[in-house]
Amino acid sequence: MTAAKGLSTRSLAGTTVFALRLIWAADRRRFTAILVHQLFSAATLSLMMLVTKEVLGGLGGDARDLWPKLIPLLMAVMVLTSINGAFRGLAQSWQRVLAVKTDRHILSLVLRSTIKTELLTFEDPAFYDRLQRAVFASRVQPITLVSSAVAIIQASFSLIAVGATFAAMTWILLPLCLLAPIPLFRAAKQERDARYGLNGKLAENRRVRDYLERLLTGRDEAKEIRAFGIGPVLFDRWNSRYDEEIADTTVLYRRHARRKIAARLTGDLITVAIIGGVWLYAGSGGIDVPTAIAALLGLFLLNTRVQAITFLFNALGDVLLYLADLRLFAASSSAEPVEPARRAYGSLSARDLGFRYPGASEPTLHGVDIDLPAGEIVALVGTNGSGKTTLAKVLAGLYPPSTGSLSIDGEPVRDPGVLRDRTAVLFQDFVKYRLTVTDNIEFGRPGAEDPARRLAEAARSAAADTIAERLDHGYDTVLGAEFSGGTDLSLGQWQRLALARAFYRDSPFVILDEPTASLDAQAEAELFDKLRDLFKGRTVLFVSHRMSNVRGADRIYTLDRGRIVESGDHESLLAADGIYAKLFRLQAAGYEDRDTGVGVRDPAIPG
Ligand SMILES: Nc1ncnc2c1ncn2[C@@H]1O[C@H](COP(=O)(O)OP(=O)(O)OP(=O)(O)O)[C@@H](O)[C@H]1O
Repeated sequence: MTAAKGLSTRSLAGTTVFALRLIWAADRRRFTAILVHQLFSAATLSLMMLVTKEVLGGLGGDARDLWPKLIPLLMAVMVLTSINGAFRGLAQSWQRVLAVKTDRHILSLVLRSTIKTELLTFEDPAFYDRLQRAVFASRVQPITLVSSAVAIIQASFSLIAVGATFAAMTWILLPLCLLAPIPLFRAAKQERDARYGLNGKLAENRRVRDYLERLLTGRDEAKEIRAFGIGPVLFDRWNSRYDEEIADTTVLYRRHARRKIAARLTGDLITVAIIGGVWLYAGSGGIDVPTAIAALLGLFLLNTRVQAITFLFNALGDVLLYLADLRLFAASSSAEPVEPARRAYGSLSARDLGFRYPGASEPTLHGVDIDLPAGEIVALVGTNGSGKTTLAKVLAGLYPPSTGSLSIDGEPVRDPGVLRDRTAVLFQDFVKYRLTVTDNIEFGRPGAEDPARRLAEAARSAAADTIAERLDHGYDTVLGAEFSGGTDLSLGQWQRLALARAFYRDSPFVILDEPTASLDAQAEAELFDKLRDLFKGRTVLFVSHRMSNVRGADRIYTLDRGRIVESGDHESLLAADGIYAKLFRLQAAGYEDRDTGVGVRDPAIPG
């Protein structure tokens, strides 16, 4: 989905309602109080026009005739002005709090929608544009949204009040008054649409810039950027991306400045015509002079209100365009996650499975047939880029297959949520949560029962308990040197925590994608020696480039360019003398002592 060029009147109305509902949902009490305050302001304005008319009408006459009419009006103006003044300060503070609450409300809408978004959607650049616009809407727009919505309501109320009073004095001129702002409104809408179009066009540019900013300021990246001296190169790229944005923005605003000047002059010409109309109308005796003067005062009041509304609508219009994205974004990812029925895990099979990344010209997986019988340890091997991680993600229910089918005990899997619930995945590029040790492990299954027991068992199984014990605050230690009291771990220690997370999940199906890449030789050997015991009764699929770890698996699948080309156990695959045998021999040769010609046994290879 691409960004709309602008908003149609219908969706503008829909989005305005959406915006008002957002504010209403954020804090209805304060919103109502602000509206009531605005009504008071509008009524005051209308009364002041009437006072002007009475005063002018009474000029030159007997002041004693004027008093009885004027006094109640003045009293009413005084009372309303006083109430208004008293509440103005209060209304401003309501508005501030309302803005913060609306901010939270909108951002939570974005975050909740993002949580529900499927993983595959993250591979789609259009999704990022949409997400970025929605986040932008939530980050910078709520304050503008609340203040301009309130100001528009205020300006509209006073416009109606002044307009009604004006019409009561000389209704003939009212339609003309309403014509005056049209050129300004049109110019404002054109500018808004163009600005929105530009933002859509620049979304990718900004994403690249954001990424470069993250690289230049990130803690994890800091070491490599300094070691290679890439900082200036990245900075130049960031700078030229900014130059592009500045050039496009300059062109847009130059064009619209000209349009706005023309619109302003046209509107002013109409106002001059109205003044002429009032003069002629009064000259012909259509209205008396005091009414004409009060009407002209009303005209100026109307004009300033209309200009304020045009300006505010312009500001709100931007917000509305972003909110339209937010609406789309929230709607596009609003499917509630299915709570799958929990039952024991049987055998998982894939038949004729294919998968293509969004936007990729070729599928990454083709015609994959694979069986993962309950309780077996299955290994997946293959060269870099052959599709192992992709297949693991499909089997974990993270990517939907593009073709073919998945089944558990012969029953087709229709809801990937079922797979996700029954699978624990340890990714090759697992996440290092800069939170506590406990969080890092308990995130394996948030809300699980008996967390203390599960935590202790999972940490022990992954040999992460010794890591926690050595930290100052044990399991409560924050793992982020950038946070006060925080510390960091070695990559291998992080990997053990990630493994503990997989144990904590306690799922019948476990996927380990290069689970020992960062472990030392001893830790790796221990894990693979104990793999069967540790995951007893579970089905394990593991991906490894270390052939010595693979040989003990119950069955081994070899992937080559997205296809399964071999399967069997270690002995049968060696005998077949295919890709597996070649990879195995290559690695075994690496362990030979070339000087003596004596083979050094890999410590992880049993027997
Ligand atoms: N998000 C993506 N969009 C498009 N293509 C992708 C994406 N991620 C991976 N690929 C492509 O899919 C192919 C398989 O990648 P995958 O990560 O599954 O390989 P792998 O066998 O796990 O590799 P390795 O051994 O290096 O981890 C690669 O050619 C890669 O370029």
